[in-house]
Amino acid sequence: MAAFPSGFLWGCATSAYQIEGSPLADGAGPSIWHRFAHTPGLMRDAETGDIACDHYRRFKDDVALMKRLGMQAYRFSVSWSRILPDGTGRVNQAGVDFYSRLVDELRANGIEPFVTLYHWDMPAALDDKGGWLNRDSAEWFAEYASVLFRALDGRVTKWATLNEPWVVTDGGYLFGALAPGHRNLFETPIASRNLMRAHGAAVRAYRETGRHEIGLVVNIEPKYPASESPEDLAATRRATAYMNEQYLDPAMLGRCPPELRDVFGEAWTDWSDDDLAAVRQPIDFLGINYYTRAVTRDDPAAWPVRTATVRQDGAFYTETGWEVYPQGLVDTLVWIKQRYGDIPLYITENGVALADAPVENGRLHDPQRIEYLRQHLLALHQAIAAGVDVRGYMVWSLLDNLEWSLGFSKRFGIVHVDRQTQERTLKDSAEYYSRIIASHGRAL
Ligand SMILES: OC[C@@H]1[C@@H](O)[C@H](O)[C@@H](O)c2[nH]c(CCc3ccccc3)c[n+]21
Repeated sequence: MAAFPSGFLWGCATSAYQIEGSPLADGAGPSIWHRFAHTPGLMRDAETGDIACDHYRRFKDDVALMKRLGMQAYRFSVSWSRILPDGTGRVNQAGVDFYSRLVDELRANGIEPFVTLYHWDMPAALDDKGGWLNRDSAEWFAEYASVLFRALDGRVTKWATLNEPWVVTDGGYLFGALAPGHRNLFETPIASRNLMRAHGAAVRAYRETGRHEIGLVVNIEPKYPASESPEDLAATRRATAYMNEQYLDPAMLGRCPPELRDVFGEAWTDWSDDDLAAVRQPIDFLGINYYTRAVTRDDPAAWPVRTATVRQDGAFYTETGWEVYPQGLVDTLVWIKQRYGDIPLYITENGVALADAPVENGRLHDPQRIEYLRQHLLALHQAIAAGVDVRGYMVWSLLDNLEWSLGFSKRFGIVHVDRQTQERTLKDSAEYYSRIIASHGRAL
């Protein structure tokens, strides 16, 4: 296997609410996920992030674990309500200090911090003011981002504004499976627009003082028509516009996909030229989260996109019900370059939830996760060989963690976490990934 480009960044990814625990420690305010998780009936097994992986207290041990694995970068998110308990205004210095210590610990161990400003956990105090439905959310977010830029920029050199605006709106405002749990077609495009306005406002704020790189992280799920029928081709266009183009087109091209008017119907309002200009801020990279593809057919009853994903005979499906399809990563990266140009890319998430074997004698054998990683890294190498400018790869995830409303039932970690003892145990996939990093991809 030829090596990956020199300077290629090998790392792992997590997010604050999924691993930290201690949600209200040291002056932190509640987030919408703290509120959602403590609302009866919304979380599988009534799980919450109150403890999660106890990373808030164990972060030095977890950094030592990353060092042992040879991680070169660590993508994590900052909990907004630790920094600004009320969402705006008063800064909670103890919250800033936690992330400052984490950044210093990473850098002392030769691991580059890669900070996501927003991984879904808006301060509850701002949700009380309308959250992403309030146009002021762009200014709230820029204020929060600026506090972090002042505190950490220079020690942090790679910033991402948002993690997956599609999931925030589809999960949080349309279908209600995620915080803040709304089910409202009319709210969904409003939240989408304000999320992207917030992205633009934070990028503009960064350009005033920032000296390094800032980008956007999106989930991309390539859509393949189930047949060549006009209905399935149109459905595939709608699905592509709704999930894959809805956020990248404004951010990168300064326009919205026309199919969204069809998807949202009377709930759609065109973006103003001012909003389009405010969102289209030059960025230094795109983060791509890739997990699976969707073979797509027309389904008139499947409100509001009117599409369905067709199960593929003979394919392998993960514990989250996603088809394993590494070719989709190649196709996605080539598509990104073709549609948006040669912007540097990072794979900011890729991984798999499996019905893992139990820990035995300090080991956990997960050959299927090794095979998933191997196949997707081969696909990644193929895309790079095809000329796509991919600069790094972050496996999702370092630790088994809180899979949002699915609780701890889905284990994505390359490191097992014992829910009772918090003991970390390397899975075979962690050893495998460590060898990949050490060999610069040659051991694939
Ligand atoms: O589900 C695994 C991870 C989450 O734990 C992360 O917090 C989140 O960033 C994240 N995003 C995705 C991709 C979302 C997605 C996949 C397939 C289809 C639709 C959406 C998978 N994951």
